[in-house]
Amino acid sequence: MASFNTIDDLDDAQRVLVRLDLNSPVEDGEAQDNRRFSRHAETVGELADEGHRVVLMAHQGRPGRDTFVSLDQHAGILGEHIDREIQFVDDIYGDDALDAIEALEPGEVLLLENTRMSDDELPEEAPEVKADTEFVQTLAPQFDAYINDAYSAAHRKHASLVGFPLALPAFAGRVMETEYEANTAIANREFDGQVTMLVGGTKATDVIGVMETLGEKIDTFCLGGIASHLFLRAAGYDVGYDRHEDLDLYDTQWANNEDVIRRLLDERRDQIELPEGLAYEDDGERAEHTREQLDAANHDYMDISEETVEKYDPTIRNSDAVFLKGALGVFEEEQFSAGTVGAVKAIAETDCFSVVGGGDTSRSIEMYGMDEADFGHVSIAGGAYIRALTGDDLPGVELLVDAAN
Ligand SMILES: Nc1ncnc2c1ncn2[C@@H]1O[C@H](COP(=O)(O)OP(=O)(O)O)[C@@H](O)[C@H]1O
Ligand SMILES: O=C(OP(=O)(O)O)[C@H](O)COP(=O)(O)O
Repeated sequence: MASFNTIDDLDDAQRVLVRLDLNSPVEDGEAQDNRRFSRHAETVGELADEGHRVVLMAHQGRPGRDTFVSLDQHAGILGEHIDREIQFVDDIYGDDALDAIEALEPGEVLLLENTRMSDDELPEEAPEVKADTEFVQTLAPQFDAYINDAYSAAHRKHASLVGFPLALPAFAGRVMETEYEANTAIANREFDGQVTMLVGGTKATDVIGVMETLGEKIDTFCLGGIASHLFLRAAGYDVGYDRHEDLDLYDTQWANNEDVIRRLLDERRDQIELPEGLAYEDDGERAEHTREQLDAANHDYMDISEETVEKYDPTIRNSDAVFLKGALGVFEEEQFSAGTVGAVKAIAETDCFSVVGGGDTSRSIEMYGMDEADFGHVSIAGGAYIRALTGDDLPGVELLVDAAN
């Protein structure tokens, strides 16, 4: 088990810069409460109770997406979880942010604006490059310590995650500690029988990128979400193409993953279950197409078909371990929830070890009245947890370990 310093190792009355992952679903412009807030509340509440001056950084969405919004609402939601006011400043490292940081009293908490609104945050670059940005160079001198609590973003080499550990003494928050321990223990565990992974969601690149490595430990991949559309495209079906100019869901991910998808279909075809058909909206009602009927130019496909749900069900129920990363459909809309809810219910009812991961996907448990206790581990991390399953290091974690040595 890697060792890093934690908030137990902090000196008294520090000025601390804390990276959280508050990346949340956004509906009609409103950030939705989810377990990322309740989990990070433990770290933030503890730091404030200890009398540190606490400044929080987090990201929301990706530039160009409708989830790319300000963090002003996040301050209120997090504040309710710790029953304490969280101040917000709509600035990251400009004068307004520096003034607000300077004015903080012991035990007070301030949230900075969405880190991805700074050009220095993205793209992914080496820690040394990120540490040299104006973002890190301006903020770091305002603090005594940097705390990374964002395990679920630790697979990204962004300035707020990999730049600050080179510029400040670096520590792990409570969520970082518990997620790291749980996910590393799971990655090291051997399972005797059938091991199944359900792969869905919108971030196909994160899941397809690790499928080749995971193919050694996973017996069957059941595909849904955007990844399944790209695999169906590779298999010659008419799906997996962008049809909205403003939403790049498919074509870039296709370009980045086509080779791996074709290789997986070639070399691991017997391990991969693809949808028999997909569901779309027709006059407000759910309608379905078989693979042969798919028609990408005229329809958005929002869920796997009922026949696919029935096909995946026995695979799940005959498993000794099941991993879910990414929803199999747009479960937030009831008419497209059959794929995700069918899979999650089958996991809950099966006597198997299970992990449900992802900030969005894990919400399906509460939304559809299931009990978290019926799952082995519900992770607030998606991409980071499946990367951890491969045994690869996460850059954000690696830097905490380096800092401790
Ligand atoms: N066919 C689809 N079309 C559009 N969105 C989809 C589709 N299938 C699943 N999704 C969406 O994927 C989201 C989860 O994606 P992702 O961010 O990759 O996973 P997580 O945040 O759980 O790690 C869900 O909110 C769901 O609405
Ligand atoms: O929500 C996240 O990851 P997840 O969707 O894999 O759980 C993290 O906040 C990372 O966000 P990103 O995938 O936009 O870099």
